[in-house]
Amino acid sequence: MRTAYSVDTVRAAERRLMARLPEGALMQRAAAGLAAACADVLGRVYGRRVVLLVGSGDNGGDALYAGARLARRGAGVTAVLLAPERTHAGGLAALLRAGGRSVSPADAEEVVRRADLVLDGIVGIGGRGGLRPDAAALAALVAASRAAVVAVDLPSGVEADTGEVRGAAVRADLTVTFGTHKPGLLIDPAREYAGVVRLVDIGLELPEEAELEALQHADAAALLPVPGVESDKYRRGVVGIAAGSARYPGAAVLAVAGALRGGAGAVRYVGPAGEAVIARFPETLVSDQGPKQAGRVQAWVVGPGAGDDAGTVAEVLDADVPVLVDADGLRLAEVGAVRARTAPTLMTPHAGEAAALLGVAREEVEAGRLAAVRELAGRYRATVLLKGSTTLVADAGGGVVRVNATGTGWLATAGSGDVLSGVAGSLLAAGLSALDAGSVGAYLHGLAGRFAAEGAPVGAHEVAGAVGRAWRDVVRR
Ligand SMILES: NC(=O)C1=CN([C@@H]2O[C@H](COP(=O)(O)OP(=O)(O)OC[C@H]3O[C@@H](n4cnc5c(N)ncnc54)[C@H](O)[C@@H]3O)[C@@H](O)[C@H]2O)[C@@H](O)CC1
Ligand SMILES: [K+]
Repeated sequence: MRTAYSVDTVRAAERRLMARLPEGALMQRAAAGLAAACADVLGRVYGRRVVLLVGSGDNGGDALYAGARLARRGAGVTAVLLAPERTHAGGLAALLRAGGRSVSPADAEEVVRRADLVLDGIVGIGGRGGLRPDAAALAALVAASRAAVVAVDLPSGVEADTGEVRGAAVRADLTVTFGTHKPGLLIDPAREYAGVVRLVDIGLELPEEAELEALQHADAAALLPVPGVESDKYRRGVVGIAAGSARYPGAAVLAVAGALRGGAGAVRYVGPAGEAVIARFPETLVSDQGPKQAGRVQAWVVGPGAGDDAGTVAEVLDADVPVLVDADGLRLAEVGAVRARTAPTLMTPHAGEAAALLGVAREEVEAGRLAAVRELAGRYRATVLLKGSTTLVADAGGGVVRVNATGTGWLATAGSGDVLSGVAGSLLAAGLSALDAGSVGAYLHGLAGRFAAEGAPVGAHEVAGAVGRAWRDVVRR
């Protein structure tokens, strides 16, 4: 599991550790890891031109000590001091002793233009709000330079706890972060600014529960339902798909396509697209009755292509089994009906749908994804999966939020969400919690998208077809 902790938690862990260590030991650990990462980027250190952008806090201190290490190995190191009188004194002295030099921001343009590597030590976890104008001007110079850019702890200008980016921020090729990932490094838009993220262990002892966690292959493999010798199709779980309409039969077919690959033992379909479903997937149990008459299921998926069929949505929400609500179903679901449910509910909006539910602009959701997913989960008292380049899954009661980054931009294609609803609904029927079903579903779906696309446009039915390959990839490694 990859985990991320908030700034408050990191600071508390740092305080506990610093109390036991000699003064400055933590910063030396950070600087050593940072210098090693920079040396890897440079390939050869001797004779290379390194520029440090140094703010007035400890983030600048890290940059200065790392710069001193690179200077001792023969790099030409120049520090641009944003606030000379408030620069980390020990770090600056170390750099000067090692043969480095410092300049004022007025000279920044000239030195950045000639740099092979720029270290962004403007601001780290102490940053508040968008970059101040003098710092923003440095970020603009970095954007115009051809140098490799390494961010210290975080790209300056991104919000560590939320992944928001308010105004100018440094775009890095590599971010070297200390002790733990910060939430912003895993959530867009900030994640995009971070480039590749390298974690340097500085010995922090962190609490059991993180703010954010990202499944890795082994975590997903441990959660995937595997049939035992005693299993039959009913014990593996039956997932009901109440989707599609005369106008949108394809949504039903795609949701069923996902559900057949998501681990349930059988897929039951109710709705007006039965013929289309059975023609494509003869193994589906098709019913022309409403959800209540359709026979027992262990979980429902409702909403993909539902059009205006509020009655079916209400009927499904009334069922005493886990329910996944997607697409049109999100609009049609009464808040009160969702809140009143006792079995788990998993809602799966994309940013536009989430914005409509929250009554805000889509941009607001995209800029503050973590806040949006938590807010929705609280309002509906449901688990919410907010789709996007970094998909977030949050439970209503607070607690850890899951983030998934297996996806690819090629998944932004019509019908892709219908497939995800089928996969995740199937996992719900197989007995996973809403948080697990949502995050494992997103994990498989993202991976399937990559496999199906292989760098080219892809149709949603092909993504469904690649879920099996994603599953095998997850369990084999
Ligand atoms: N505390 C520790 O034990 C360790 C801290 N480390 C480093 O220390 C950093 C945190 O240091 P600090 O707490 O001094 O904070 P920072 O250095 O991250 O930032 C604080 C400084 O940035 C300025 N600033 C804040 N918001 C700004 C904005 N929007 N625009 C421009 N300037 C802004 C403030 O005036 C302040 O001087 C970490 O990110 C990490 O790089 C590492 O050395 C590891 C150990
Ligand atoms: K930084």
